[in-house]
Amino acid sequence: MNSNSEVVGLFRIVSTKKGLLIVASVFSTLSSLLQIVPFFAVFKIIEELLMHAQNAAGINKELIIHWGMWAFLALVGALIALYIGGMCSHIAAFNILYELRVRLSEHVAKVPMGYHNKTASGELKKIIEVSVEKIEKFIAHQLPDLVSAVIVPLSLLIYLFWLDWRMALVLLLPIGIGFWLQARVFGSEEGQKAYRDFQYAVEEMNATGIEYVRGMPAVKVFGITAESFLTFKQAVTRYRDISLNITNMCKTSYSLFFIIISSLFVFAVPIGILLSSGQAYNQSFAVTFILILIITPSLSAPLLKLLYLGSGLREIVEGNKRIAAVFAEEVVSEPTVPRVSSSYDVSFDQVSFAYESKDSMDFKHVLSNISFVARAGEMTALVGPSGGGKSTIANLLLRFWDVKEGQITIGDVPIREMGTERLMDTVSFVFQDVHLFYDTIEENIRMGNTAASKEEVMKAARTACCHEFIEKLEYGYDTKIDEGGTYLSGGEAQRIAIARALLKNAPVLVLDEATAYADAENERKIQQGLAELVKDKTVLIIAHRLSTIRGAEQIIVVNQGEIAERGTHEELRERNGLYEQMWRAHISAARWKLGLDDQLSRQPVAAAVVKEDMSDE
Ligand SMILES: Nc1ncnc2c1ncn2[C@@H]1O[C@H](COP(=O)(O)OP(=O)(O)OP(=O)(O)O)[C@@H](O)[C@H]1O
Repeated sequence: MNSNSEVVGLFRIVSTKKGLLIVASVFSTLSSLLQIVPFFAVFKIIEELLMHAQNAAGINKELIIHWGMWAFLALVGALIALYIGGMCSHIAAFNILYELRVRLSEHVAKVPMGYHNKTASGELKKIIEVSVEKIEKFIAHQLPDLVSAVIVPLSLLIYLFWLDWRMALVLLLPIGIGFWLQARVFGSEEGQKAYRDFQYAVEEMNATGIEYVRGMPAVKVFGITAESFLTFKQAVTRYRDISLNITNMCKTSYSLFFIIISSLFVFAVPIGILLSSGQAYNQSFAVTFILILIITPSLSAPLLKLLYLGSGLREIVEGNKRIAAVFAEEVVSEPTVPRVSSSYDVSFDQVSFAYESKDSMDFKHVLSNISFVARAGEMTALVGPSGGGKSTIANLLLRFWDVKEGQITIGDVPIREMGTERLMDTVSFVFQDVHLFYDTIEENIRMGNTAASKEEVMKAARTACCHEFIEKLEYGYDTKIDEGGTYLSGGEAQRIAIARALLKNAPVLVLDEATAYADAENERKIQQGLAELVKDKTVLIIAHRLSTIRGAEQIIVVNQGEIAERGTHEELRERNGLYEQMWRAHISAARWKLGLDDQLSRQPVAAAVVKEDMSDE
């Protein structure tokens, strides 16, 4: 995408509030023009004083009061016009900002997870917050200013040509030189690249800054060797170097531009003297000369503003490029007529899958020929070594990524043909990394079913074994959860997420390490609750703790992206394969954790749990 199409894209966004923006620009220009009127009034007063320099008694006092009144009225008018223009541009800007943010957020929620894989969350946050905010600044402040900064000097120049074309030509020359100096830097390939680098450096600093704050525990433990600290430090250094490089590149042209444009009257003085010398005293030229000297500062001000507006425009063109890139990301395809499934067996048929790498140049093969059926009313467990592909299987069921080989169906309907909304209604998911929203505990649970009553919320909480601890909190169900649930333990947050999923009561339930943080007693209770609830549901459960899934109707062992074994707990143990190895490792880890050999008699409760685990060892 070239910078022209970005400017076009920007103006397309802006054009949705065309009417308001035209009114804003007209009033902003009117305000700037009215601000020149007092200079003209002063000139008229000086002219009157000069005409009667030898005879003060002849001065027309009424004329002086008349122009004084005009100056005053023009200033009041300028203020009113500025107010109206500002109001219109702000109303337009905040409406555009709102629409843009909503459209961006909706779009981001529809793109496949692969996009989020490639894009750091800090980068996306910067686009949604900073780049969009810059558009507000541009529309509310810079666009009306830009229009007036072009129209006012143009009008003044036309007026100057009308007053005295020779003087006007002389003033045009330094203006031309000043802009040529600027264009030489910012129009050059090198200048544009420097500016692009600067934008990327800001973005990188933002993204790594967020990672740095998130990775604070690692930074504290590993100090300056922590990865997030080093990358953030490098990003800050890069930002400094690029900023210094840009400052270096612009310093001469910027200083010259500033000096030339702010001292336009310096160019007017010698030519004025030259034109008046050698002639008999020409009062009319002298008066014009004074008027030109009075007007030139009004010419300089908007021209200087143009420089500042130019850099603002460059910034938002870059920001707009990023917004356009987000909109250009393809969303998950939706069927024209979503199909409805009447049964809820989940089946994977010859599914293979590879993650795209960050630069989209490479693929990481994760799953090969995965086929299984998870039947409704049964619990199907996915187990296997870490990194084997269990979570990927679960994520594919939610269409976080679309599979390119093989097919996933619910009932007899391929998930692609269900439509995202229906799919999300059909599947409940408890993720490995629980995310709670900045809201009350009650509302966090209710997200599973917004129509649920408080009693239903509490029932789900009881089943997920979180009712008790919620009741103990000072504000109970009204407790606000801080960002990311930081005031809850991992286990507590996870149980709230389970309650949310239970409340949703969808026919397919996926639990990815959902009870990983729960202690033995709570896990047992959650299991009991789930057993009751999942009777008629298709349950897909991923667990490291094998005791959790021992009762599953089907256990699928996933290893290195393939199904290594499948069967019930008993069948798999009999096979004496990978599952049996994992089971033995699980038991000995439990022994080791509890010091079973020498502490059995002193740990009656814990020992009972492990004993049960090992009952068929
Ligand atoms: N978003 C991703 N982008 C790229 N690669 C990924 C992504 N998620 C997982 N992987 C890779 O895919 C492979 C399978 O990961 P997955 O999380 O599915 O395994 P798992 O069996 O669930 O592991 P664990 O039990 O440790 O959670 C791993 O090698 C992992 O590095």
